[in-house]
Amino acid sequence: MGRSSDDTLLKCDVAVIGAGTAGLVAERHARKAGAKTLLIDPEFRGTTCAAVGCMPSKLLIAAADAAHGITQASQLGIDATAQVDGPAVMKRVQRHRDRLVESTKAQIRKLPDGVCVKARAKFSGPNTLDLDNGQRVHARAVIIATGAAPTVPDAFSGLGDRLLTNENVFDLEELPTSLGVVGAGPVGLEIAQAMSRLGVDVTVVDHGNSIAALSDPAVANRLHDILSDEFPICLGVDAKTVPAEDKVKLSWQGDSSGEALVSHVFLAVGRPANLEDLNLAKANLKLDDHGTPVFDRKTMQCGDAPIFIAGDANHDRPLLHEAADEGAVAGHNAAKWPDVARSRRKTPLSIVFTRPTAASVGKVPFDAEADMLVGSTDFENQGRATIECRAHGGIRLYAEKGGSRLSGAEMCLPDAEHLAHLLCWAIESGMTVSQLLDSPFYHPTLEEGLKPALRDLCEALQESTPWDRADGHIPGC
Ligand SMILES: Cc1cc2nc3c(=O)[nH]c(=O)nc-3n(C[C@H](O)[C@H](O)[C@H](O)COP(=O)(O)OP(=O)(O)OC[C@H]3O[C@@H](n4cnc5c(N)ncnc54)[C@H](O)[C@@H]3O)c2cc1C
Ligand SMILES: NC(=O)c1ccc[n+]([C@@H]2O[C@H](COP(=O)([O-])OP(=O)(O)OC[C@H]3O[C@@H](n4cnc5c(N)ncnc54)[C@H](O)[C@@H]3O)[C@@H](O)[C@H]2O)c1
Repeated sequence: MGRSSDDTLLKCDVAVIGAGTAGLVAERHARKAGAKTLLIDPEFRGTTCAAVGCMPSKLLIAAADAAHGITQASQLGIDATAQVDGPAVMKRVQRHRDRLVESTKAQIRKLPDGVCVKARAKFSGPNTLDLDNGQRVHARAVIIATGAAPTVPDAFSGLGDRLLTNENVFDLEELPTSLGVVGAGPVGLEIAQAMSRLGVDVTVVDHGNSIAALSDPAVANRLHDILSDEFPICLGVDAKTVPAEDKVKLSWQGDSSGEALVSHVFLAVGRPANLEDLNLAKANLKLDDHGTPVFDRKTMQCGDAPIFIAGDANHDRPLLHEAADEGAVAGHNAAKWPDVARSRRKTPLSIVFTRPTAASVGKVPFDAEADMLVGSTDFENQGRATIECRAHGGIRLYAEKGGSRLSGAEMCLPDAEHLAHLLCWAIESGMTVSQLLDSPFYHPTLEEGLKPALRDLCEALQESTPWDRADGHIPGC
């Protein structure tokens, strides 16, 4: 690391702002490409994913799955009652979360001396940063990897510790008695269903008309119907919260109206990128309508500046695997700047861990029938799902008109994460719909449930199915 005669000035090849998943990967790749690096973060808290995101939410869902399994057991002739010990559930969430956070922090401690700088950074020029500890940084290239944070509109402030977001919900010592969830996106729905299955009285409200960030209304409506059997989800409504003694009154108006007295409100109305405090004006970058630097998705470079942006900070695909890949590309290219390389972006894949699980793969149209050819099937009678008392949901497959390859899929069905991966890999390898249909399917599996949708799409594409394969319902299945 270069230190100038001015002790407050740090010099490096690549300065990375933010030590989350994208930033940590970016720093590693920049160093691997030969750069002297600085990694700047005010907290080094061990990533959003481990501390307040993917992992603690899945820990809560794991407990909810266990409780739900017991309540469903009577359908299989097993007599059992679920006794949820809220404090024990939360202690387990926290124990495993803390272990994950600690292992990330241990990796950070192993970074070479002088790489980590504990401070908040903002631009003072395209190559210079001011840090809130009084130091300044001069870098050949800068990577913005500042992530995103939950927004709290004014209308919901003033609730004190009755207001929860993903930043504090996993720190609760006990489960709430009742929960109003504002926002039916991935964050809101995962928490809503987990809490509901753990015995919390949950009400969800959203001002939009879709849920779980699904694009195809047919899939979103299906998921809405299924989840509404477990807890109310009021869409197309404006929500208000007012403190009411030791509770909160949540009221909503619009496509429906109502109110609920809840012990806590969980706010999940979106996670804007952490860009506001970066003084981007000094970086001379072109910004889009949302104030995000315009960048190239294949190089992560912002215009032709020596500045790169990765992870939730660019709000493009705010998912963990994308943050990691974008970090790698940004790190490599920042080190090699101005000699930047173009990467191949992967097929989009997103999974929301509700039950049934929702997933989107590849190109998913907003208006399916108008834009693309569709093949669909539902899972209400799917063999394996029925055996296991979880026959819910359905799948829609998409192909370009005049094409033969699978382009995308959207679904809500049991364990959709696995089918979503298979379909994503099929799209990546350019498989046609009939090649997929002609692949082996074991019996009795959830994968078999895909066959009617593939057949349906083959018909829409006017592709004949192979003569030497069973052409539909297999007797006995
Ligand atoms: C509840 C929840 C559940 C999720 N579940 C999933 C899931 O199941 N699967 C999935 O793929 N994705 C999931 N996500 C999304 C996933 O967590 C994010 O996409 C990912 O963690 C983003 O990583 P990042 O590196 O961009 O940001 P972060 O990990 O948030 O890192 C950003 C860093 O920048 C630092 N920073 C901010 N401003 C400055 C500044 N001015 N100077 C210096 N440092 C700064 C912050 O301190 C932070 O350390 C979930 C998110 C949430 C909230
Ligand atoms: N399983 C996963 O992979 C997973 C899980 C959680 C989060 N994430 C990531 O985090 C990102 C953020 O998720 P999110 O759910 O916080 O945001 P989101 O933007 O996806 O959803 C926010 C929801 O809140 C609603 N909303 C906005 N303002 C509102 C208001 N004032 N009143 C009522 N409703 C309002 C919107 O209509 C929308 O449905 C996602 O895009 C996803 O990439 C992923």
